[in-house]
Amino acid sequence: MHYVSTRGEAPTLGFSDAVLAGLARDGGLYLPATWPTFSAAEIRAMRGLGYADLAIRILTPFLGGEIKQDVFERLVREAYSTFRHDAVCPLVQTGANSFVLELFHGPTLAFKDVAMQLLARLMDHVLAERGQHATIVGATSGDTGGAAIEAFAGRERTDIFILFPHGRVSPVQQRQMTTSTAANVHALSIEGNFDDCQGLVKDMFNDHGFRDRVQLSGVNSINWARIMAQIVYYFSSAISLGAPDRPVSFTVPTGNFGDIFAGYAAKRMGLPIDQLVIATNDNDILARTLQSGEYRQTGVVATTSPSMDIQVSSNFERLLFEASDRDPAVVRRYMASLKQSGAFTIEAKALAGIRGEFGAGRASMDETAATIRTTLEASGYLLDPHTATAFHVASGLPGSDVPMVVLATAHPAKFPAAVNAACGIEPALPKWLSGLMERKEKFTVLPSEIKMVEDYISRRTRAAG
Ligand SMILES: Cc1ncc(COP(=O)(O)O)c(C=O)c1O
Ligand SMILES: N[C@@H](CCOP(=O)(O)O)C(=O)O
Repeated sequence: MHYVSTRGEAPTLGFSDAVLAGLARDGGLYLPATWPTFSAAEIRAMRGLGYADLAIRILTPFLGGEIKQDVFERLVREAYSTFRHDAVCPLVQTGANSFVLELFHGPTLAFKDVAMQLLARLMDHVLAERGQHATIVGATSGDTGGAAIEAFAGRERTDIFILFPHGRVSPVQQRQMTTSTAANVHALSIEGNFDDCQGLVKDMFNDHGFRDRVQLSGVNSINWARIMAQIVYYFSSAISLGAPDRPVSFTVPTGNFGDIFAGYAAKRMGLPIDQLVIATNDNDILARTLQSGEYRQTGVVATTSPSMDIQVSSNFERLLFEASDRDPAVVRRYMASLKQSGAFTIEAKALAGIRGEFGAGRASMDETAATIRTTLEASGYLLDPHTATAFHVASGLPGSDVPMVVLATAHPAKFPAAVNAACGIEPALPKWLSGLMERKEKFTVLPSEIKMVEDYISRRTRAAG
């Protein structure tokens, strides 16, 4: 198995190098050169497997034999033993034909743990085998940062620097990033929004001198292994609802387009997915793009679902590559136009292809709050604001016999103020996190300036050559 860049001007890599690379050297994102596929009979044979066994079955083809099978199996089992639910990602029925896929039973209460727990172990293994050290950078609107810090804290071979937007994450999210006592963890509060943080991370990758000097790696969903690990829960939930003999639909709260792209990948691999529905908050660039065919950046607005306050949706580039028959020249044209004028128009054939695969809708803050309240009243289920955006969008779709699964991407206790304002209940953190808000914080505030951030990192990483 080899990995190719969406922009076609970076070296083709094997699995381990793609995992360490993060962003490709041409600014593109890595994708498998071909999609591994499973036949209906092979998917049927997955019924009854536990989550870790299913993950091993689905992910092994992506490794291209680069990681010994017994080692990979151990890493997967270790990763999912950190989850506090036996099913790892349980499915909960909330209506006649509607389900919520709970992805928040990991250490930091968000879906990011599903991939990050595995990614940290994979990176550690590859670095140890090579005798290397890496500097990890990540941009976060709140959840990726906490999950990454939890997964990488104390690891000998990595230093991790997480950039989060100053004053724009929830207090729980902030504490999850700023209270680690591990020496290899650095939380940077950037004077800007998430898109600024993500822009800084991409600029660092595109500064090849810096990149090579500090041996830069990334843990955002630009890293293929993040998407790869998220494919598994589409299979686990669809299989438990009757796949491959029955199609299943998914509505996904979306920001950086990583989670829903994993659903698209699952479909390419043979999973019978009927609808894949993008749900956004007021930062609705993706819903607008599907409607108009024009991807146009506007300013980010702060909402009650802050982790989705994103207008530069990284993984959409992976979809553009797919929808353009994997022609990197087309992707390069789109990205050049985006850089120059903040917009590009998707070619008619590609747009038709995207519209054929995806639906899209948005939820305002009022609609999100109302959804939290009415869902609680109707079914006793407490949604977090991100999941509520998807619930709202799913409930507005025409009725169908196909089961609809809404991805529950965060635990409501990560956003107690928004949940309380919506329904009068302030969800408590689980017992094992109960001291979090009293712990001492440690973080550095920096302006959104590449040179200052690079300088800060250069002076602290142990990877500098
Ligand atoms: C709680 C939560 N829900 C949804 C999303 C959107 O996921 P993605 O960026 O993969 O589209 C994020 C982060 O982006 C998140 O943290
Ligand atoms: N919502 C995310 C934003 C970063 O997304 P990623 O999936 O690309 O890491 C967050 O919580 O940080």
